[in-house]
Amino acid sequence: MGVDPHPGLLAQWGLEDTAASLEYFAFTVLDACGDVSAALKPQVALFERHGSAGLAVLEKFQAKAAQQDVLVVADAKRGDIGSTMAAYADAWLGEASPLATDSVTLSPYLGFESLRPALDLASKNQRGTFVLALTSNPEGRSVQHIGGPEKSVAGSIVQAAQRENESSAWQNMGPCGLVIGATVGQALSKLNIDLSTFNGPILSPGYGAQGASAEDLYRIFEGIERQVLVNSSRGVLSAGPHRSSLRDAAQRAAEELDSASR
Ligand SMILES: O=C(O)c1cc(=O)[nH]c(=O)n1[C@@H]1O[C@H](COP(=O)(O)O)[C@@H](O)[C@H]1O
Repeated sequence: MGVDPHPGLLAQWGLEDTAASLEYFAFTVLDACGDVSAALKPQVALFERHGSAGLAVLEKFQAKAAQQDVLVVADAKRGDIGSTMAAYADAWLGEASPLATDSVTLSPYLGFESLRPALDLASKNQRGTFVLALTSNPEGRSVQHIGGPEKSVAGSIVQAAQRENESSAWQNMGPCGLVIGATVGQALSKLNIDLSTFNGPILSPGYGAQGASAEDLYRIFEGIERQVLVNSSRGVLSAGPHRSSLRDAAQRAAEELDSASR
């Protein structure tokens, strides 16, 4: 479940657009839905827009989630040249940083290998990464589909993530996950991307507010459903601010996903 404190959602919850409201929002989601969600995914930009006060809320939120054994995916979409990437890796995946958490989203569009410091640190510190492959936004195609079925950009990211996990010493799934949106339709087959041997987790946003359905998810990820972490943010968060309504909305989404599988 996403923790996306958009200004519009804060207003809908009867809150002002302040850092104090972020704290109320994020902690309400954690209390109401932490134990009925596989993981919570705070959207970092929505905390950053409140500057240091917003980031302080994010740190507190992540610390409390860790105390409650709730897994966190920090949606920071980081990606930079290697030397700078090492600093982003320390921030989100290091041992000393107050922002470090279970996993972080990364953008490979400065080259997959530019992510090396984060990939290595995640593996060393038993944390995870989710690398953008096929994103849920329609504009993503203009970059990610380049190369077509023979040699697509997205396909090369999937292959690189696969190699990364094959070379990892982790048992079962490796530390390098992928982001593949629930709205991508037939893109995997059109681009000849085969996920059947992919040995990492897949984060799939786009379900709910962006229009993808539970059935769409089962069509896209047939055979590898158990690796997919579906995200819904606005679709559930708009049920707030009451804890019971939020929890009901999260559980309804989980049931919808579950029943579509049968
Ligand atoms: O990495 C992400 O989380 C992400 C990747 C992507 O391809 N599409 C996408 O929507 N997201 C994020 O997933 C969330 C989707 O939010 P809703 O559309 O409100 O469910 C937002 O926080 C997005 O930033």
